[in-house]
Amino acid sequence: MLRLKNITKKYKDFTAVEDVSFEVGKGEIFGLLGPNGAGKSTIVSMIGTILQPTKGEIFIDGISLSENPHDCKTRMGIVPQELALYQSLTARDNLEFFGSLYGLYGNRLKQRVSEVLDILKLTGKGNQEVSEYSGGMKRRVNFGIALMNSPKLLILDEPTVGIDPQSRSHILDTIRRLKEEKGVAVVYTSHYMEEVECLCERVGIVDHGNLIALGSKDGLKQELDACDTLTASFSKANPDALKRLETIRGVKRTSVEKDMITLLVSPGSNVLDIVEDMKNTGIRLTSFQYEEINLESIFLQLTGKSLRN
Ligand SMILES: Nc1ncnc2c1ncn2[C@@H]1O[C@H](COP(=O)(O)OP(=O)(O)OP(=O)(O)O)[C@@H](O)[C@H]1O
Repeated sequence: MLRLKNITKKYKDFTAVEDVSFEVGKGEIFGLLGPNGAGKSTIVSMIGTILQPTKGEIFIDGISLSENPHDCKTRMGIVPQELALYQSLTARDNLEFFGSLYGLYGNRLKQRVSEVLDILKLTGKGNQEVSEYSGGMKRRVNFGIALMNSPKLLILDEPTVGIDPQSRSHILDTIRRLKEEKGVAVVYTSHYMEEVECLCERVGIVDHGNLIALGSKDGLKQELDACDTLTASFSKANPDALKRLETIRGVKRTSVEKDMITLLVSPGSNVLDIVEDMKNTGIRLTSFQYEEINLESIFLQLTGKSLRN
């Protein structure tokens, strides 16, 4: 549905995005992750035709964006990072106005406004001025505007920044529904690791304008040979038993300090089996904790810095 081919964006001598390529399939939710200034918004703006790439090509539904921007725009909806709404208009009027810019009119426009208000769960408040809305409700309308032309590709640039949990989970649920029911392809940029982890099938990690990793969370884990961590405290263990820990299936590295064992284990290992094997070696465990490797730690491993910095 979306293909970026060797995209570069330069501002004079500064390269904001360098040679970025990725694809997003129909019905796929793709996460674009990166710290501040990494180049995410620049990539999104190029897809949204707000910026022109210095080099490279973008295709939407197989159509070249540079050769046929109009056809591409009719297939996509963009939710910008900043609210792009008329505060003095009602939600209904905002949707109607932006819907008319997409070429909708008459009954079709009115019907789509009602459908979108329903999707946003704002039908009862549709006639209220946006200036009277909470931040979360404004974000929902901002999101709804991108749905007016029933897009096949939805681009969301940090759509949940600073909103209440209810509006956030509503937006995330709606994205999932659009994918499942309508096969919408989604590009989702965010700083919120947990959102990307639970929402996106594949991710691209951007740093200093470069795509430094691309793949599914599990794929990235394998590529990096990353491990999950099992920490256990024990009350009793003989030295032989501790040596035998490394022979347990799935365990890649072990370290023991005072009454604490740390095991690095292959992702997807059966934790309870490992704990059972530990007990069988004669170690008396008092507690254990398992932490799956997450995108935050993958990011840290790749860049040496935290995403939120
Ligand atoms: N008009 C411009 N002229 C020069 N440099 C720019 C311009 N717009 C953006 N940049 C630079 O390009 C880089 C990428 O910016 P971009 O906004 O794409 O980052 P981002 O990953 O979206 O960050 P954030 O998460 O903070 O929105 C930054 O270093 C930024 O300062």
